[in-house]
Amino acid sequence: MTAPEQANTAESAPHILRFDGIVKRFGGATALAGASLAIRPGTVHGLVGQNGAGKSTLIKLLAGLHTPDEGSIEIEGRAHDRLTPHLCEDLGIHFIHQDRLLVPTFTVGESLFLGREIRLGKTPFLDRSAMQRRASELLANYFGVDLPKNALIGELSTAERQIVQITRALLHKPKILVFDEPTAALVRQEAEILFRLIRRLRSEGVTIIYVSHYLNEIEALCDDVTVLRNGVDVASLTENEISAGRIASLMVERDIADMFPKRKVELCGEILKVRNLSATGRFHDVSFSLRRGEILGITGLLGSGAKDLVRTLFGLQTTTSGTIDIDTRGLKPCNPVEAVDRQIALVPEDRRGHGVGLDLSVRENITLSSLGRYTRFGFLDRKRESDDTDELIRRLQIKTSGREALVRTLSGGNQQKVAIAKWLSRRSEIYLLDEPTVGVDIGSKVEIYSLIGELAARGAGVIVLSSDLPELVGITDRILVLFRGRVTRELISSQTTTDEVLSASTGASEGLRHVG
Ligand SMILES: Nc1ncnc2c1ncn2[C@@H]1O[C@H](COP(=O)(O)OP(=O)(O)OP(=O)(O)O)[C@@H](O)[C@H]1O
Repeated sequence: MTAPEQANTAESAPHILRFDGIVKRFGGATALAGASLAIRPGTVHGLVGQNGAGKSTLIKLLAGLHTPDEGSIEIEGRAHDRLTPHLCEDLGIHFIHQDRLLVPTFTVGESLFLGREIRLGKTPFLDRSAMQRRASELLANYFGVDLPKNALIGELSTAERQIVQITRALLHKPKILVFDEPTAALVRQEAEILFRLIRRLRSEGVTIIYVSHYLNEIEALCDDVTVLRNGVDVASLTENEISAGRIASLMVERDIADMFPKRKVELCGEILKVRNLSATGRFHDVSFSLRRGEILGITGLLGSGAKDLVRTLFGLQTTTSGTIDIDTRGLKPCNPVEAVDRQIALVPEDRRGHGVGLDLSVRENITLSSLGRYTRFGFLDRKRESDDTDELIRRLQIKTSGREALVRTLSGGNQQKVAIAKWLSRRSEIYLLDEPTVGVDIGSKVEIYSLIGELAARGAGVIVLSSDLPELVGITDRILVLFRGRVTRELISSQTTTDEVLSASTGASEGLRHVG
């Protein structure tokens, strides 16, 4: 195709949404530096980039939560320079976002209709039964479920809350649906249900914008992909140009040769021994041990008890029977303070809620809980504290204007990295890492894996709870699979596959095993 022809095709391509030369600054920081992208109607358009590349800022501009400093946003051929959240909904643009959580004390019914109630004719009265009917139809039709309308949002699982968000959007016949990291907290099976739904919505003509760090999802789902780097679009790929490897190297400007660094570690004595541990209604008769130098994976679907088990090891939940020995002493932590005293560190999954102080600097967050290490004879060794902080900023590629920047000003993924750095800088004996790389870009994932390897090499025992199965198989030595509260499989990571782990965690291999 000659150049003029190419230009013509691009000109005439109908775009439902077009960002052109968008610039957005926050104080001295430039989040977007002239980003452009054009989205074709009825497609799934992937938006990818490293942490801090500008994805959320672009989405927030579309949602009317920020205004661009320069550039234009065109929706269905019309330029909009004053988007507001309400106008956005009127234009048929809806957002499915984990962080923009629904109010936990609202019922399912209230959450579905809040601000968009169906009224009885032209009266101010609400037509509750019409609203309920419509919601039930949508829930049955798209999800095959019936969520009790009086259930409180706070009682629902992440997947169910997402269903409520999507149903709320479907009630208003959306034209554009934006999914921002939708699978981060979903287990594999739930993610599959979401993918089927997205494909179906596309076939019904809905345009989807899909933001994710899971590049294999992007490859499997998207018709077009825009790669952002440092606030500009550096590539747009379509159809057969889209591959996870290609996107990764465009994002980070280098090839990622080996996702999972190889380790050669001598396993030493047992550091943790759990015997016949039970917690009524959560898990039952769990026994396992962890050795120094070992990385043990634990996985299971929501409700399998895997997360409860890890929380129990940190003293956050109580047990009904069984023992936990740490370094051959029978020391069951009864609360997190005791756990920390016993040199156990937990990196929680909800790091933005519990892992970082938003109004503290990057340095304070990283070193506050381990100041003991930097203090000698009552004096704080600032130089060593700063050097260690800078080293972690460099290794984890934390995008910040410097170690003194407030964590609040960092992008979501970079806040996650600070939370991880905080626990990694603390010298503990046992690490419990809950979904350590959720929301983190691919380059930094590799760095986190090698840091985890270093912790084990130093003689710590590491437990990784992860629903990212390639990660689990790639970085651990052994994997325990929980199913309905029991350890149903123990797999040697180097001799297993993600398929085997998946089938064990869904219970698919259970019947076979018992028969055999
Ligand atoms: N309110 C703000 N104040 C100061 N800086 C901000 C603000 N919001 C975003 N930034 C900066 O803009 C840049 C882009 O952030 P953005 O949240 O858009 O990244 P992202 O691509 O969504 O990253 P992630 O994958 O981590 O969510 C970051 O460097 C961030 O620090």
